[in-house]
Amino acid sequence: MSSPKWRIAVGCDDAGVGYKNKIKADFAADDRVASVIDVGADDKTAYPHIAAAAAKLVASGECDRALLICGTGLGVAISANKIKGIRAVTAHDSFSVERAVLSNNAQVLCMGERVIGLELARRLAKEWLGYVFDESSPSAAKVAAIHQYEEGEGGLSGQEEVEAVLSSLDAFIIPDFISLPSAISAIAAAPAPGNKLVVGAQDCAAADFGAYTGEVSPAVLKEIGCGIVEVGHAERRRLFGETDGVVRDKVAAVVRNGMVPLVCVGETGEPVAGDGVHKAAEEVVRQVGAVMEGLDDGAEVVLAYEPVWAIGAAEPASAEHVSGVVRVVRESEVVKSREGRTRIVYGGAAGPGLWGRLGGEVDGLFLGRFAHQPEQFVKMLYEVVRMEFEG
Ligand SMILES: O=C[C@H](O)COP(=O)(O)O
Repeated sequence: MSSPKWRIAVGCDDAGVGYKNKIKADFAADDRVASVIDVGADDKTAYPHIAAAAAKLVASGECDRALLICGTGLGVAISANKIKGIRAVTAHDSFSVERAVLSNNAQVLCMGERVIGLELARRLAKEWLGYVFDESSPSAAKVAAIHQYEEGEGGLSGQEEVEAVLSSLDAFIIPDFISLPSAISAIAAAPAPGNKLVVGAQDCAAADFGAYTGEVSPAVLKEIGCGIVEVGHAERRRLFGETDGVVRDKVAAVVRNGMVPLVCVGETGEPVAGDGVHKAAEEVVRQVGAVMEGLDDGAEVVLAYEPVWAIGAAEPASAEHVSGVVRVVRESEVVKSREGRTRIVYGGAAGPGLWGRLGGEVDGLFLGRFAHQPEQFVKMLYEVVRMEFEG
């Protein structure tokens, strides 16, 4: 890897002018330095303004790093750290300078002219240029955690606002049947907004009562507190031979029992180059039409669009594909003519980062593997929340 050429901002208050000028000259003569911007032109300016000006150059990307000098190196560090995205440290020894970069990815080094000798300060500044943070090191996750705290987990201005937006989201979990009662109790006992999480089932019988050994009645699911029931997942269709007709009857059973059906639909073939969106949309609209026959026009439904080839895959379908198919489904007569609320969510390797790429065409995500990892699940909730705030 070739060594970076640093663009460096330097600054000081009136207590640090001598060291700053010496080190600035050292930088100018060092071929690891591409440019030096001196923000401390007026040595009467109080240190917070100097530090903030240099830190802003780093935060904006105009500079890669900043070196700040005041009497102790403390005030400038405190001030620079007030700028979002900045990690500024005060360091007066070799080891701390090294770790500031390699462990903490600090972009701003601060020193005190009243604390160390000039030659040591110059040597440390020189060493500092030689360290490059390794994004693949174990330290990267810890630096990312610092960033997350700074962002308030989602770039939002306060916990109350986060909770307000989370409260406005509809989120559901659909565990296996055995776990349902304990999941329902745990969520009911959780503090708000966690207690708003809807719990649902992964399947149900088409009949409420009767001799259907092994089946789970939708009436029982309702009784224990389920709010949503998934029907027609690709695996139910493929492994258990469920046809559109079976799915239609189960949808009707879910609605009859006062719950929301989460109806899985998606093209079954391999991804098609060229005309993929058109072909997929045609198949999905047909599936939707078939199951809608069992659905009261005013009933709420959530359609989970999952291209079968994307389920369990390494990557989700492209944003273009998802948006294209969802748009056609939304505009189809069978959906457009409904009175009941119809939302379309996307599933199939849906994970962090996808929400932002989908460009607002879908109403939500239907998570598989990523929902098994609590921290990933929370991360995705915050992605949605952040977009609510930032539009
Ligand atoms: O039920 C979940 C979906 O089929 C998607 O699973 P996945 O996100 O692991 O691909």
